[in-house]
Parts: sequence; structure tokens; C-alpha cells
Amino acid sequence: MAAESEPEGTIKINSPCINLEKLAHRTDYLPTLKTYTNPLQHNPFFLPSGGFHVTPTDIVLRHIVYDISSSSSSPSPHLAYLRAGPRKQIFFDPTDSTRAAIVNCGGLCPGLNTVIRELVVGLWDLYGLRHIYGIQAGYRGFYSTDMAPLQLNPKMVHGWHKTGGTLLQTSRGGFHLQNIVDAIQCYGFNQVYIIGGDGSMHGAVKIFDEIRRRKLNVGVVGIPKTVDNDVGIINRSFGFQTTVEMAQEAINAAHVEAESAVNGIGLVKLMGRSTGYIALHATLSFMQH
Ligand SMILES: Nc1ncnc2c1ncn2[C@@H]1O[C@H](COP(=O)(O)OP(=O)(O)OP(=O)(O)O)[C@@H](O)[C@H]1O
Ligand SMILES: O=P(O)(O)OC[C@H]1O[C@](O)(CO)[C@@H](O)[C@@H]1O
Repeated sequence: MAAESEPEGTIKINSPCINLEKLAHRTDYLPTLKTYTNPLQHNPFFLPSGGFHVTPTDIVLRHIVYDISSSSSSPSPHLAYLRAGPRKQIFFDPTDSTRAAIVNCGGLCPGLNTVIRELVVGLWDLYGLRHIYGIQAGYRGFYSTDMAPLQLNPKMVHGWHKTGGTLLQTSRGGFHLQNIVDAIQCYGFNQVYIIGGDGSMHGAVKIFDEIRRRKLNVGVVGIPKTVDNDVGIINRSFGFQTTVEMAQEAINAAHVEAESAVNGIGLVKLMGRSTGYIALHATLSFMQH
């Protein structure tokens, strides 16, 4: 595969075998966007070793298992995605005016507070950001007059990973595209991190489309949240493991009851939507007969 980088972040692939999924980027409509050296290079607590940085030619294949004798199970060209991870050059000035917003929407999932905390600590300590805001109660928190964004810093989120639920609160509904993008513009946010399920991600795409239409210098990041672990292109969704552990406790309790009764049967109903990974993993790891 021959690949040629244009500005950092965009890439031209010359391979009939790889079909790289196009990722919308601000350079599509802001071609002269300035780049900056990633501050991780100079962080005294973080020394990136060789091969640490992800380059524009790093990809992830959609399918990793193929039968090369069968044309039907070997899609051609192979679908691939750009790999996420730290780049040597970044498109935000970390020391200056960059303002980040974090929002979570939809239902609860174990680990939400941990993800928010890690984002805040990572942005603050590793990238040097000093303007990080938590949007309260989902999408409506961008524009609701009674819920101003919360200014976050590592001290404030110190113990958040020990608390369940989400300390930013969450909600469904309230997706008003123009109000949300107006608020992003008004608060001067340049980075918007959206933690949510499929509904939230549909919203994230619409938000980026509107940001592109207005030609704003704002990056939108979708962080998939599903307790069901039903997103095929990631290894494991956060919260899934905790859910499996809790499910095992329920199975264990039902098992004890069933064994203590004559002809006893324990029945445990688990969530998991159409995939059943929670039931599968909890049952396999319990393995009592
Ligand atoms: N198609 C869509 N376009 C824009 N916004 C959407 C869309 N679907 C849902 N949303 C918005 O995204 C937010 C979360 O959606 P939803 O309640 O469906 O949860 P979710 O993100 O799918 O998470 P969960 O898996 O927990 O249900 C809501 O504010 C909702 O209004
Ligand atoms: O509220 P609904 O549409 O019944 O969704 C329930 C589903 O939501 C989840 O709790 C989380 O996606 C699934 O495990 C469950 O099947």
C-alpha cells in the first residue's frame, strides 16, 4: 500500500485492496488550519517511546478473519478505518484558548464518571488545557438557562470514579440542533466530547454537519457508550465487564435458591438488547452445573 500524507491528518491511499472510510475533518472546510506540536513530547511525566504516535497511515481493518479461498467471505476492497490515538501534530493550541465541553446523554452505564474524569485529567495534565466544561443533563444542558456548564478540573473530579451513575446527570430528548450549535459558538467551545449510545451518536453527526456548514473551528468526538458491548468495531465497550460481574451475582443467588429447593429452577433475565453478550459472558464465567 502506498500512502501519501497531505496535511497531517488527511491521507491519500493508493491501494485497490483497502477502502479507507472517510473521516470528516475540519481541514475539509478549513484547509489552512494551523498545526501544533503535541505537548506530550515535552511532558516531564510522560515520555512517549518510539512507535507511540499514531500516523495518518495507521488503520484498523473492519474484518480480521477471512477465508481467502472464498470470494464471498473475503470482501474486496477491505473496509478500514483510521486508527485513533495521539498524533505528533495536533490541530488545537493546547496552551491558549482551547475550550473543551463534555456531555453524556441517554441511559446510564457503569464507568461514565470514570470516563469523564479521565478526559478531564488527560486534557488538563497531558495536553495542558485549562478550560474544560461539563454540560449538565445531556444535550439540553448546552442551551438550558437553568443549567450553566460546570467548569471542571482534576481536583474537582478527583473521586468521581468511585461514584456510580453520572455526576453530570443525563437525559433523553432535548436535541435542538440550532440551540446546541449556537451554545457551542457562544461559549467558544473548540472540542466537544459526546458520550452516548446510538441516538447520541446520530446527534453528534448532525452537530458536526452544522458546525461544518457554519465553518467553525470545532472538533466533535463521539465516545460510544453501551452496556451491551454491541459495537462491532471496538474491542469492548466500557461498563460491560462490571455489568457481567453484577449479572454473575444474580445468577449465583438464583443458583443457590434453585439448589436448595426440590426440583428447583432458577430463572435470571438479563438485559443486552439483540446481542446477548451480557448473558453469554455471565453464563460462561459462572460455569456451574
Ligand atoms: N436521530 C437522532 N438525531 C439527533 N439526536 C438524536 C437522535 N436520536 C436520539 N437523539 C438524541 O440523543 C440523546 C440520547 O438519545 P437516546 O435517548 O436514544 O439514548 P442513546 O444515546 O441511544 O443511549 P442509550 O443506549 O442509553 O439509549 C437524546 O438527547 C436524543 O434526543
Ligand atoms: O428502554 P428500552 O428500549 O427497552 O431498552 C432496553 C435496552 O437498553 C439497554 O438497557 C441498554 O442499551 C439494553 O440492555 C436493553 O435491552
